[in-house]
Amino acid sequence: MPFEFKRLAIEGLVVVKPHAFVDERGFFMETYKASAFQTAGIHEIFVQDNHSRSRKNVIRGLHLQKNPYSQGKLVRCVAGVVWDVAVDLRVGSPTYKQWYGLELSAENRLMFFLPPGFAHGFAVLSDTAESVYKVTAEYAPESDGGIRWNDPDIGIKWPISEDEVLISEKDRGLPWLSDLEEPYV
Ligand SMILES: Cc1cn([C@H]2C[C@H](O)[C@@H](COP(=O)(O)OP(=O)(O)O[C@H]3O[C@@H](C)C(=O)[C@@H](O)[C@H]3O)O2)c(=O)[nH]c1=O
Repeated sequence: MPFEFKRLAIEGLVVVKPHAFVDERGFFMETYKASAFQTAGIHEIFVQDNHSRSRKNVIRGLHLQKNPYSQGKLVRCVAGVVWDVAVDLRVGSPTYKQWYGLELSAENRLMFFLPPGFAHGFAVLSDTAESVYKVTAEYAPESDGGIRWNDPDIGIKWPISEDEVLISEKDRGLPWLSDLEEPYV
């Protein structure tokens, strides 16, 4: 099997470990294969690929697009180390507001799948890091949204202290969950 799929307690979240063929040249691995993901119950179709580089202590997030442009994401880190997090914002979900975070790195080669309805973010733990991810809906700026990274209502335990965090102006101004007039998804 080219991939191991580990389903998490928050329904829909999956940690994917690709099989790397290592030899004296380096390694080769498949990072996505429709048939294997279908067999594992991940039926989403990916329509856009993204790549970002960030400095140490950057936090990007928490982001999600509103329905009907809500995005599932398959995230990995191809350089450095990030701590990646998904927050369940699916109204009516038994795990609503719960979050799960894990380290993704060029070393561990893990991938994190989050279905539509989750807010996503990550913190950069290495000097620089590059994240690459596939998404199931194209970028729709008018549907772009998010929640403040340190929303106490969610209570994410970020591995970076608050005074060191580098964050965009846009992300600093994202709303608190309790201020939303209507849910994103
Ligand atoms: C996300 C995105 C941004 N852009 C543009 C808009 C803007 O000018 C510039 C930077 O955008 P942002 O500041 O929103 O980039 P960034 O903060 O990296 O946004 C990303 O964060 C992570 C956590 C996610 O989960 C992604 O879905 C995405 O929201 O890139 C696109 O053209 N296409 C895209 O798909």
